Amino acid sequence: MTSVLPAVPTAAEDETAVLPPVSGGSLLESERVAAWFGSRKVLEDISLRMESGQVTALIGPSGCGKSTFLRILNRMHELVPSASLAGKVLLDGDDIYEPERRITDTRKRIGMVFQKPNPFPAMSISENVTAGLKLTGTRVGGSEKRELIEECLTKAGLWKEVRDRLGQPGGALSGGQQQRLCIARSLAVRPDVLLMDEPCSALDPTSTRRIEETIHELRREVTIVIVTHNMQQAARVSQSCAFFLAEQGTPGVIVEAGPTAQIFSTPEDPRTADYVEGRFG
Ligand SMILES: Nc1ncnc2c1ncn2[C@@H]1O[C@H](COP(=O)(O)OP(=O)(O)OP(=O)(O)O)[C@@H](O)[C@H]1O
Repeated sequence: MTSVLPAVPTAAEDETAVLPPVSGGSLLESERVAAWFGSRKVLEDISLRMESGQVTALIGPSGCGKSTFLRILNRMHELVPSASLAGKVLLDGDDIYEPERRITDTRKRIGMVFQKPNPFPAMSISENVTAGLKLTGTRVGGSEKRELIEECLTKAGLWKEVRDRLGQPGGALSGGQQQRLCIARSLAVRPDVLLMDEPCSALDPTSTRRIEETIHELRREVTIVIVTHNMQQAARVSQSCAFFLAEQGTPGVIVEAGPTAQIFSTPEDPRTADYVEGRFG
């Protein structure tokens, strides 16, 4: 079978040619994860390794449980009153659902960027970057704070655009800039993993490209898991891919997971081929 996206080099292909090896981030693993809303089971038997230094893309049709799985990975699923789950989520081998683990510790290590950019609109750009520190109880002094703000905005690919107006409100930035500000805010607590739920779906193509470049750089220090409906984006930014599917009212399962190049060019399951070639979903 030939690739559906011959014109788009995958990140995995780019990588070997241009960039040195990477080692950042932590290993995140799910083991036999299942999830329910009330009595309705929406995920079944989800086992997936999300390697450090890599971007893992979660792909699949609407409603197959990708966002639910992502929210399980940083303990947000349990915020829904009717929600329950089974299985394990291991961060460098430790179960994030162990009773003695504090949720705030987990959220500090596993950050999340949402579909719609959600900066604090009235807070300044600087305050937005450091907002997460207060929530996690991290104290940072004056000059250290300024360095952290510059570092995080640089990593998020926004520093050059905002360095002369750090006191202006975050809400005054463009949508793409706001999303990069949210990425900077996530980075300020120095997470090991960054979860991204369709981070570009509200953005124009130029802003989308800019975020993709940022993702490409960031994976050198954080493990990234991204939900995307955009197959070209999955091919561009990820090194690994997991294809989720919920068939005819059954819970979502992973049909196939593996290196992105393989999922797009030589998938093992015909349903994966049908999906990545745009025949359904
Ligand atoms: N808060 C909730 N309460 C009840 N059911 C929910 C809730 N959130 C999601 N679901 C259901 O769980 C299933 C999985 O939803 P989820 O949003 O995880 O899928 P998805 O693959 O991310 O979809 P999309 O690509 O459209 O965002 C769906 O059937 C959905 O209706």
